[in-house]
Amino acid sequence: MINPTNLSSFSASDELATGNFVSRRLFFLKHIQIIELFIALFVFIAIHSLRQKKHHGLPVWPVLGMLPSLVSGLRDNMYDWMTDIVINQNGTFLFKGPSFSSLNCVVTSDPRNIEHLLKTKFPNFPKGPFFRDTVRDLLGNGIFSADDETWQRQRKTASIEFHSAKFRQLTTESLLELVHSRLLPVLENSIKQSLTIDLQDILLRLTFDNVCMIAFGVDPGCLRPGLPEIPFAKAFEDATEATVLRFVTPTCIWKIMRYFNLGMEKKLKNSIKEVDEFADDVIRTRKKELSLQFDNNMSKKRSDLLTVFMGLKDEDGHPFSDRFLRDICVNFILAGRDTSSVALSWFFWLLHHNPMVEERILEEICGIVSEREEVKKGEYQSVIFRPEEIKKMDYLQAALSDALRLYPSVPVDHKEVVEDDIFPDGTILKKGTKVIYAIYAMGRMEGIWGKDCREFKPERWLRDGRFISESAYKFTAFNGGPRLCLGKDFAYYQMKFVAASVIYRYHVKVVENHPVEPKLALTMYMKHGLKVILSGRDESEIQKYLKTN
Ligand code: HEM
Repeated sequence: MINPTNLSSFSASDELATGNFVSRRLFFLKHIQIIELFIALFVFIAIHSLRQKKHHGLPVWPVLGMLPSLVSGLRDNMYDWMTDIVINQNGTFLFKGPSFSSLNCVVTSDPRNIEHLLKTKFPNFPKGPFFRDTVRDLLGNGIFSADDETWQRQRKTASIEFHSAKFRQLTTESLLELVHSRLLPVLENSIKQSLTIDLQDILLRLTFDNVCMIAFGVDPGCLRPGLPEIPFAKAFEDATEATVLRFVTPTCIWKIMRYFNLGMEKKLKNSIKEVDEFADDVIRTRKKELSLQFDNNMSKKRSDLLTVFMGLKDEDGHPFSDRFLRDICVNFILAGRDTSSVALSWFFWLLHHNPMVEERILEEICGIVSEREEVKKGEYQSVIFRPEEIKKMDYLQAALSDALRLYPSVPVDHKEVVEDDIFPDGTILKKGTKVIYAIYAMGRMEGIWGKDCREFKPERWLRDGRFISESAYKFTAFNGGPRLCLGKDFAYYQMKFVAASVIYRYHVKVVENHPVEPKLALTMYMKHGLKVILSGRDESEIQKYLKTN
């Protein structure tokens, strides 16, 4: 028998359960609708964003802009990623960063636009306040970051100095000393001990020592036997790395970090302090030395940049401040410390894959030295190349230029628009726009270099066996216009001298399966260095080419 109380209680709970079930269903349905709505919205946004790819080169997402594509591009070779986009967009595209960032910019690899910004409308495209603000702590008012009169004054003085006979003598003598008393012994030692070496690291040490001799007139000794860690060199490297990080960090964040002395900003502050202490010490010592020279009327004068700028006055007739002298030297070290060494690293890597080019370089070198008396007598090893011999090495210069075309030491560079402008290709530029010129991409564009643009082919630089240079707006590795690299001639001399001295004596073989890819930095380093094994060149190889001449 059914108890009515039970019945009523049964139906009450049943009702409650049914009610719960219905409200749960409603609740669920509501959520399903919301989820469906979100999915539909997402699909709509995704389709809309992806459709923008056709027009803008990359999908444009709400709020994030093109950031997701940039992040995925950063995972692989960022420069190849950028190359594909500019090629698809006929040379120029507008990168839309997230709405909360300062990443919006125009990216171009069109030589007409490059000429417009580097030469025709040069005053309208300075480095700009964003760049200066980001690098100020390390570079101060030095040539690399300055614009207008501050830049012009340094450029003029340094340019006169770079073209003076005394300076040329300093650069050639210091390089000769470094190559013959440091580089070649280090390489020879690696053969004796059957060592694998990181050629990029060794070349970086060489050019750091060299540029410090040119800028400060002091030798830090990075390439001394045992390859010691030099605190100043380490501090300089840390300071540049931390400064580069600022470019990919929102400005307000790194400024807060700097204020509270946190993370990378703490590292930057400490390393700049060490760089400054080194610079202060050199400046103080040099001042003493110069005053002693003046007292003793000594005739032997130094010709490094620091000494030259110490002898000059500013526009008010006062000697330059110690801070300004420090800025000048630090900027030159930055400009010349790693550009030639990374170029040489890519060059040796390309040679490893193109033995025919190496043969032709060797043939050229042997042809040039075969006129020497000691070579005629069979003394090959003692050859020290003379400046006039280096000058004659056209094929080597062509090979280095083609390496720089494919792997420019400065893969991308940047400017800021002062007044509204229009590029020759029709791109509209608003005041304050950042412009990135993609130098790496330019070397890989069929429209600029022809169908074989991705091949390493020194012959493209030769006419009747002589090296012919290209327009700076087509081959932009050394920049162009009024801000053309000041060290270009010296860099070629340096690279040719080092390459010839090594190739004449050694085979350079890259270690099997050594991964080679560019690192994301201001300069195009090899991310994992360049691990190589050297072996001495057989005399018969030299003989072969000497006999034919
Ligand atoms: C393969 C070697 C080199 C390459 C590819 C190279 C490339 C460049 C590039 C692209 C710039 C323009 C940078 C910019 O304005 O953002 C530049 C500027 C400069 N380079 Fe070089 N460089 C090399 C070697 C050197 C060396 C060895 C020195 C000095 C010892 C040097 C001194 C300078 C200076 C002083 C500037 C600034 C010029 C100015 O703003 O007026 N460079 N270089």
